[in-house]
Formats: sequence, structure tokens, C-alpha cells
Amino acid sequence: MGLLQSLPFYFTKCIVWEGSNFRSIHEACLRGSIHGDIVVVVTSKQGCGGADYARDKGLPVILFPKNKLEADGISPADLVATLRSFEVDFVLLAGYLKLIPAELIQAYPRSILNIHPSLLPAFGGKGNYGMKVHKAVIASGARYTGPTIHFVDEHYDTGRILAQRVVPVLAKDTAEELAARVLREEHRIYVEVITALCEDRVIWREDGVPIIRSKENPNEYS
Ligand SMILES: Nc1nc2c(c(=O)[nH]1)N[C@@H](CN(C=O)c1ccc(C(=O)N[C@@H](CCC(=O)O)C(=O)O)cc1)CN2
Ligand SMILES: NCC(=O)N[C@@H]1O[C@H](COP(=O)([O-])[O-])[C@@H](O)[C@H]1O
Repeated sequence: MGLLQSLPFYFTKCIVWEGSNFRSIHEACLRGSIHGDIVVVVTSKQGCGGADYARDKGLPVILFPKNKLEADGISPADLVATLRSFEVDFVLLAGYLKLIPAELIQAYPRSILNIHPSLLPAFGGKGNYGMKVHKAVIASGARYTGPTIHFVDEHYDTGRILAQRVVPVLAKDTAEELAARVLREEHRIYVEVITALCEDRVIWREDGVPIIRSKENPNEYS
């Protein structure tokens, strides 16, 4: 399966989130902006926005990890085998709130991305997700925040940073207002990054930092 036919794979956690990044990416695939497609969706909770949207679009939905409430979850080894069976090239996380196991990270080196709603390394790590991040940003007095897209390693939010966008924090912002402003930027940056990934424009510097080659000017990187 060539890269341009690469078929990103999607994780979404679905208690709180609406799967808006998933929808944004899927729509970009359908209109041809992203030279790839989402072929399977993995969720940690069956009954949520992202999983419902996936089923509406005829995409297979897999439960991972197993949990007490739902019997049909799969093991890490089975998850890797399932992704291989779908010929998945990349794994894309957005709002997935469980730790990705080492088995998957070893099976997909430099091929798993996550979007986090702050400028990592600030406001990242265990316990930092969703609205908790935006509340902490406001409470800190930070004047800027924004989404970070990073490669996933064995720990929460410590993988190599690939892209960030800056979003202002306004003096009277509520967490909800800030979250909405950041989410709009998330939708833009994630589609831009996956577009580059599927066009083989993500390269690794000698110091191990991943960078993106501009489509318009191949001599420019970000
Ligand atoms: N191996 C990795 N797995 C995951 C990563 C990662 O970088 N490496 N990113 C997260 C996404 N994330 C931040 O971007 C994140 C998600 C969840 C948590 C967290 O503290 N979760 C709670 C459980 C929450 C729940 O089940 O409702 C916890 O572990 O106690 C922190 C950061 C996805 N996986
Ligand atoms: N630390 C992980 C984390 O907080 N991820 C955040 O969950 C939301 C998912 O929204 P969506 O389901 O509408 O894409 C996004 O804001 C994403 O940055």
C-alpha cells in the first residue's frame, strides 16, 4: 500500500468529545485535500459522537481497550493485528483518553500522531485533557495557548512535537470560549499536518526533531 494511498487509522475517545477533529479529517479525505482515507475507528467507549459518526459513514468501529462495561474490547496484540489487516499506515488520535500501549507504539514507529489542546510541554501529561487543560491555562494567566500535534511515545504528551499554532487567551475568556477558539485551530492544523504526512513532506532532522516541508516552496520548512 503506497503512502499516497495511505489509510490513516483513527482513535477517538467518546465520553466527552463530539469527534469534531475526526469529522474534520474525514471530510478533508472525502474532498481530496488529504490523499488518504480513514479505514477504521477505534474508541474506548462505543456510544459516543465519533463512533456514531463512523457507523453512519459505514466505517468499522473497534473497542479498545477492553473495559468492564462492554464485553467486546480487544487486546493490544489483537489491535495491532487488526490494524495490519486493514493495511493501516498511520494512527491518528484526537480526544482518545487512554494510554496507547507499548505494543502499538513499537508496531507503528514514527507513525502515531496525537493532538493536544495546549502548547506542549506546558499543560500536558497525565490528568491534562479536555476542559481541564483550558481551565488550567486560564488560571495560570497565560496570554497564549494553542494546539500541539506530536508523535506518540510510551508516555502522555512527551513525544516529538511536529506542529503548533498560537491562539490568544482573552482576559475575560471562559474555558468554553477558549476551548472553542483552540478547537477551530485544531481542525485547521490537523488537516494541514495529515495532508503533509500523506504527501511524504514530514522529514526528520538529524537531531530527531520532525519538520514539515512546504508544498508551495520545497526549500521552506516549519
Ligand atoms: N502512549 C500514549 N498514549 C496517549 C497519548 C500519548 O502521548 N502517549 N496521548 C493521549 C492524549 N492525551 C493528551 O493529548 C491524554 C489523554 C488522557 C490523559 C489522562 O490523564 N487520562 C486519564 C484517564 C481519563 C479517562 O479515562 O477518562 C488517566 O490516564 O488517568 C492524559 C493525556 C492519548 N494516549
Ligand atoms: N489530552 C487529549 C485532549 O485533551 N485532546 C483534546 O480532546 C478534544 C477532542 O475533541 P473532538 O473529539 O471534538 O476532536 C480536542 O480538543 C483535543 O485537543
